[in-house]
Amino acid sequence: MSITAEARLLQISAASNPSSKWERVIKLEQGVYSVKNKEKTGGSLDIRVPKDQAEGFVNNKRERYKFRFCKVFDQETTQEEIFENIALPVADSVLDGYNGTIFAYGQTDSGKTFTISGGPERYIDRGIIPRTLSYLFQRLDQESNMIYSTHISYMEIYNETAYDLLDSRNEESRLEDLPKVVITEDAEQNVQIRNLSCHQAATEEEALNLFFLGDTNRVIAETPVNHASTRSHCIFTIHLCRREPGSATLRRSKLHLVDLAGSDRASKTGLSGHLLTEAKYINVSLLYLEQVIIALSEMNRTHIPYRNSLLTFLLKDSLGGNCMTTMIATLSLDKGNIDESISTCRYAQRVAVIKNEAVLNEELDPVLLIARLKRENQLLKEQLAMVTEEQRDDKLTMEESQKLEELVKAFLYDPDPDVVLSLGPDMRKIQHCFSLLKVTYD
Ligand SMILES: Nc1ncnc2c1ncn2[C@@H]1O[C@H](COP(=O)(O)OP(=O)(O)OP(=O)(O)O)[C@@H](O)[C@H]1O
Repeated sequence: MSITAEARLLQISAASNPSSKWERVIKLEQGVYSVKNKEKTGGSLDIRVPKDQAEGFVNNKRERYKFRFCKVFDQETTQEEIFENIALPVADSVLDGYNGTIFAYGQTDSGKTFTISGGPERYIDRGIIPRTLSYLFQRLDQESNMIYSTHISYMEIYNETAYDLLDSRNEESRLEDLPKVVITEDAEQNVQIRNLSCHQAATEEEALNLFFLGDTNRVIAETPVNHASTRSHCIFTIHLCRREPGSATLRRSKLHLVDLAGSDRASKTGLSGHLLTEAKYINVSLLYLEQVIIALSEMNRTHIPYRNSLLTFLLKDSLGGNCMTTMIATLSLDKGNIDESISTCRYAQRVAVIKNEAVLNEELDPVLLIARLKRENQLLKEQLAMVTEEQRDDKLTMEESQKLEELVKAFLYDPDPDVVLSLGPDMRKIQHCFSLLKVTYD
């Protein structure tokens, strides 16, 4: 189905943090949808079902549906506004060391891919992925005092099987022939992923190239039977690792940007053959996603059924727990889609009630930690020797003096502010180094 000239698109965000500054009331055409955004109460969407509504299976007895969201974006909203309102706060929290997920849910052709990836024709139509990459690299470049690394992975889940969109064999093989991505859990119940490549991207350009490569591979894999964009879930992940120079504390965080399969496929009746199989898989995975979301919103729930589907298993640490999750529900304003729009809104409202306790992902880099402990150990040994050993009074050899010069040079030019000039308990060496430093600074 393609968008006709009169079709209008509307995007709704059911984000968890209503901080919108703008406030406006828009009466949309057809008198069917009206949108209000208020700074204090957030956004609301009114759907009035016309009495003569014949299409779909909307119950005509009820004529008015009102949904509240953190924000509601009408079809005039630019991609930049969507980025600033939805993705930027999540990107900021990822930079602070928290995990983040943004996913787009909605019926086919309602604008999920447009929102997450962007439109193909104009630069201003860039979606959340390229804008977020650009923002993250800009921020990382500004913080030149931080050491960071970024990695990208891109995966597709089709018929409950996951594939690596960045696998280099993608160009020659069909998606179905590639090794399947396997998701398991370790003893601590952390999700482990096999057969998914994770590529380092040192610059925005490198990261964008990986994004384009994944998208191209997705298109190559499409056949008339497997129109992947509509029938698969796509997960673009940015992995970030940051550390201050000299610090042994690493902050690891990741941002999943998820373009879900068209939700209407799940409810279409009269399908047969492979279409029916696909619909069943989509139906089941979106149903499990919903079940997990509902379970997360219930207080005192001890078991969350993440393992029921690949999607929820993969997003285990990205829906509940240690993550900031934002859902964008996209609606198509075509009159015939009112039933789908209502069902999308209901789904989005259930997602909006999740309250996550986001936890900072800090850990110690074992290599740096060992180096630091060795240094401390050496210092302690030297201090001990200083008070227990006898001092020598013979002259330093030529070799010893040269070695000390090298040590002083290395100390002076090391960018690490915590670097230590370790000389041992020998007072002759300490005095010699002071003389060298005096010469350098005279
Ligand atoms: N906000 C928008 N402004 C302009 N064009 C849009 C907008 N949203 C979507 N479109 C256009 O509508 C068409 C369908 O959008 P898109 O492919 O993003 O839908 P989708 O929900 O991802 O569909 P599918 O489930 O098939 O992947 C595309 O041609 C896209 O460029």
